[in-house]
Amino acid sequence: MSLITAHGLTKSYGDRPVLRGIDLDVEAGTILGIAGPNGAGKTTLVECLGGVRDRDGGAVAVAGVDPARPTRQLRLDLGIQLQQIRVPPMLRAREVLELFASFYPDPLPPDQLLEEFDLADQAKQAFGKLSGGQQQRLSVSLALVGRPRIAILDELTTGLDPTARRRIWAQLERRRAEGMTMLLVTHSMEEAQRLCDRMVILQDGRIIADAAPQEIVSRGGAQRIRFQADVDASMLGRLETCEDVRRVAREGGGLVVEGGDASPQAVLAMLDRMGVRARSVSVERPSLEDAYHQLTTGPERADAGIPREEIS
Ligand SMILES: Nc1ncnc2c1ncn2[C@@H]1O[C@H](COP(=O)(O)OP(=O)(O)OP(=O)(O)O)[C@@H](O)[C@H]1O
Repeated sequence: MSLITAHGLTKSYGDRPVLRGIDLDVEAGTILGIAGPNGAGKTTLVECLGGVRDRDGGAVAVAGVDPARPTRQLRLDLGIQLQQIRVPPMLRAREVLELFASFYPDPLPPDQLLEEFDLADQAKQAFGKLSGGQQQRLSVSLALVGRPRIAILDELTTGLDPTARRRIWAQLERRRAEGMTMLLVTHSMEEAQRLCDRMVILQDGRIIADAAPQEIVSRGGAQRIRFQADVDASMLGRLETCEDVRRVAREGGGLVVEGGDASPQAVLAMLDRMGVRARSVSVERPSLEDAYHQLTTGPERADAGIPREEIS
């Protein structure tokens, strides 16, 4: 069942288009990662989906309701953590949680959240005196205090130390197991790989990839096969024709072949057919970060020709 849908969602600031027709369909229980370069429109997108920013055009439904005209039920269903949190600086951490908890009929106990987000020692600390990372953790817990069905989390682990990040990931994994749907704006490919069932990559206000992280790696990132071998120019040409091979080059006294999932086997089979003995063969698997980089900066950018269907 789709819990969040957007069709042709557009938004401009003045005469600057920032969302240029976003189509999105998010099934209940999904953790959807939203990545993309700075200024791509990620925050604007989740703000429009969360109903905290008006869109210009298109249709949006969250749990069947247009977030631009939210019902009380939608307010209860949605938990939102945005990059900037505005809280009176003198309120103590527990008081902030108690205040937010008072908005909901069945909130989580503030002390449970303080514990889960490693803030128990800061319960009596004024919000303004919490460190950046502590404020960040508190803002994530505020998004979850009402037991929302849907959480929108914008760069939830930016600025957190590695242990705090893992702690937050574990909390989100627990909530995913309970069926929570999440939109996660993130610059961390490690985070996306670990948490997200699906990712969209936004660039210049358009979705340029929409697939499971592993699928994005397979389609966007190149595997690199490195080896030493005595090959002439015509053999190089034959390697270039192998299945899934994108590039063959001489590098550092050896050869490097870049390509998709099928390329290592195809290249090794071709070397065998040509009677070439390859030495020191290694295959480097691409990471999600490689694939992201390739998709957003490489020649395969959508606006340079890759149709979206090919990568989604
Ligand atoms: N309130 C606003 N008024 C005018 N322009 C804005 C406003 N908010 C964002 N923008 C502009 O819209 C574009 C998209 O911003 P947005 O914050 O949605 O991007 P983002 O992908 O979340 O970026 P980042 O990764 O840096 O957080 C940027 O060029 C930004 O300067």
